[in-house]
Amino acid sequence: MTLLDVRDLTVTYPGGAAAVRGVDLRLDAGRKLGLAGESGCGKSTLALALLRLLPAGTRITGEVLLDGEDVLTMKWGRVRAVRWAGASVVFQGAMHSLNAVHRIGDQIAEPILLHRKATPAGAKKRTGELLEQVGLPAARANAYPHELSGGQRQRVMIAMALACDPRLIIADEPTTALDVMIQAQILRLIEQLVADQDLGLIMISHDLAVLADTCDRLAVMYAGRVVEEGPARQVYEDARHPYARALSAAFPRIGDPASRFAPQGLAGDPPDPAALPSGCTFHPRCPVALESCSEEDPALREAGPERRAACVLVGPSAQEPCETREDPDALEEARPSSP
Ligand SMILES: Nc1ncnc2c1ncn2[C@@H]1O[C@H](COP(=O)(O)OP(=O)(O)OP(=O)(O)O)[C@@H](O)[C@H]1O
Repeated sequence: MTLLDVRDLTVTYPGGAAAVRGVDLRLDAGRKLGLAGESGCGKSTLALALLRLLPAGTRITGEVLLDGEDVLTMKWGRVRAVRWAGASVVFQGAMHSLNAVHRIGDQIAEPILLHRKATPAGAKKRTGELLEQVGLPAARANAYPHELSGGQRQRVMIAMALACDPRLIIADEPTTALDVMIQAQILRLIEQLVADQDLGLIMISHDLAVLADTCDRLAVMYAGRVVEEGPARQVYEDARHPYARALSAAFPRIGDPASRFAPQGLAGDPPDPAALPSGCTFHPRCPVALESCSEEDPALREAGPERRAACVLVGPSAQEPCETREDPDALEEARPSSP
C-alpha cells in the first residue's frame, strides 16, 4: 500500500531560489527509500517539506500525500498531529536536537503527553518501553543529554521519533558524527525497528554505500531534482546517470580493493540554486556531456526495470555521445549502459 506519494514537489525559500524542483517520489509501507546527493542538493529541504517544517515564508507547491491525505493543504492543527503520529523525523546531530537542561525521559514523554493525551504515569511507562526498544535501560530516562555517549543520544532521538507510533520515519543523516562501529549499530537498530513495526523509512545521507546497504530503493538528487532512482543496490553498483555514477565511485566498495585506493572525486561544486546552469544542471561537471546538454534539461526517463534516470544518454532514445570529446576513456568509463 502506498504510504507516501510525493508529486511535483517544489520548495522555494524566501528570496526566490528553488532548493527542490519538481520531485516525484513514492514509498510503500514497510519499505525503505534512501535519498543521496552532495551537500546542498536539497535532501534536507525535501525531507523537511514533507512535514512543513521549513521557515515561514518558504513556498511549497505540489502534493505530499501521506496515507492519501495531502500534508500541504492540511490545517495546521492536523499538520501538528501528523508530525508525530503520521511521520516523525530523526534529525542529524542529537546533541543539538536534544534540550541540554531537561532529562531525556521528560523529552521523550513530551509528545506522548501532548499528542497521545497520556497520563504522566502512562507517559513514563511508555518512555521506559521506548528506551528499552532502542537498547537503553529504562532508568536512563533520568539522565541529561551530556551524560550519554553520542550513540546513546542518537538512540534517544530514535526513541523520541517512535513515541507516537508513526507510520513513516524520516532519518536525516542519522549516523553522521558517530564512529563506524556505532554507526553500524544505529543503522541495524533502525532497520530492525522499521521491519518489526512495518514502518516506512526515508533515510538521507551523502553516503551512497550506507544507503545501498540499508534501503530498498535509492533516489539520487542533484541541484534540487531527482536525477536517478531505482533499486538501491543497482543504483549504487551500476548507476546510469553520470552524476550518480560519480557519486557512487567516490565511495570505496567493500571487497573491491581497487576502489578503496582510487576513489574518483568529482571536480567542482553543485550549483547555487539561485544561479543554475542552463539545460541539464549537471552538464558543467559532467565528463560525458554533449553539446545539447547545455540546452536540454532531460526529464526522468525509463532506465531499465523499475529504474529511471534524467540523462540524454540513458534509455531507448539515448543520444549518441559527441565524437569530438577530448577524453574518450572518460566517456567509455562513465557512459551509462543501455537497459
Ligand atoms: N533556510 C534557508 N533559506 C534559504 N536557503 C536555504 C535554507 N536552507 C537551505 N537553503 C539552501 O537550499 C539548498 C539545499 O539545501 P539542503 O540543506 O536542503 O541540502 P542538503 O542536500 O540537505 O545538504 P546537507 O547535506 O549539507 O544538509 C542549499 O543551496 C541551501 O543553501
